[in-house]
Amino acid sequence: MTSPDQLKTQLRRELRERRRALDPARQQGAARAAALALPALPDWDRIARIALYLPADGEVDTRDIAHLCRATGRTLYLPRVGARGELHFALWREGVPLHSNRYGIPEPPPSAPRGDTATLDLVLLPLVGWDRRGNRLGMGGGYYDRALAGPRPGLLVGLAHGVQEVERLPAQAWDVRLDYVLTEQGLHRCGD
Ligand SMILES: Nc1nc2c(c(=O)[nH]1)N(C=O)[C@@H](CNc1ccc(C(=O)N[C@@H](CCC(=O)O)C(=O)O)cc1)CN2
Ligand SMILES: Nc1ncnc2c1ncn2[C@@H]1O[C@H](COP(=O)(O)OP(=O)(O)OP(=O)(O)O)[C@@H](O)[C@H]1O
Repeated sequence: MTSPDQLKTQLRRELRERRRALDPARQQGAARAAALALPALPDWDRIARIALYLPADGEVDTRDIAHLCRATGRTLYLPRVGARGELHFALWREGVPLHSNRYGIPEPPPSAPRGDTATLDLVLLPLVGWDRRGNRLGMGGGYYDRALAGPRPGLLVGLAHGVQEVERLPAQAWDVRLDYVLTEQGLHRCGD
């Protein structure tokens, strides 16, 4: 028997390899397509507070999205790993120097105020894997699952490459479901 944890570990390895193997042209295409498709979200015009991430390990690059959001007056947040190993969203002020976290990923400095997760209009999550029902596979730390276990932000949208789709991911009790997945093929609305 393979447990959901074992299955996830195996899938994670495979899908992270696939993600890292994408050439720069595919990566750039995915980033551009994501930025173009984002405004197709319902209520985009009312979305003001957005958490995104800075890419690592072949994740979809969010620079175009960050640029678009800033140019249209949105307030941006980035995930920050706290002292107790919890993830929260910290204000990302333009031009403020970022610090490297324990994984080498840049995050806002300790002085940057925390955003209340429930008041975020949109959280863009980096995905290792995804399925059409909105189940997601992350890096395995459970960071996003724990951060989003309480009152939910307005919309949860995963960013991924098409090659990271799997038929069906094992869902566990704590897994947080996505509303949409955004890939180079456009916006996928999740549902059963
Ligand atoms: N871009 C980005 N930022 C993010 C996340 C993410 O998935 N992507 N996170 C979402 O959770 C948090 C960090 N979580 C992470 C969890 C594991 C690893 C990782 O690379 N682990 C390595 C080995 C561990 C180590 O270096 O100590 C590995 O599994 O190979 C990275 C980030 C916060 N920021
Ligand atoms: N809401 C929660 N409360 C307590 N522990 C949790 C919660 N969510 C996840 N965890 C723990 O985190 C571990 C990793 O979870 P999982 O394999 O679903 O990670 P992931 O979704 O890939 O990671 P991430 O959420 O960082 O992207 C689980 O083994 C679980 O014990």
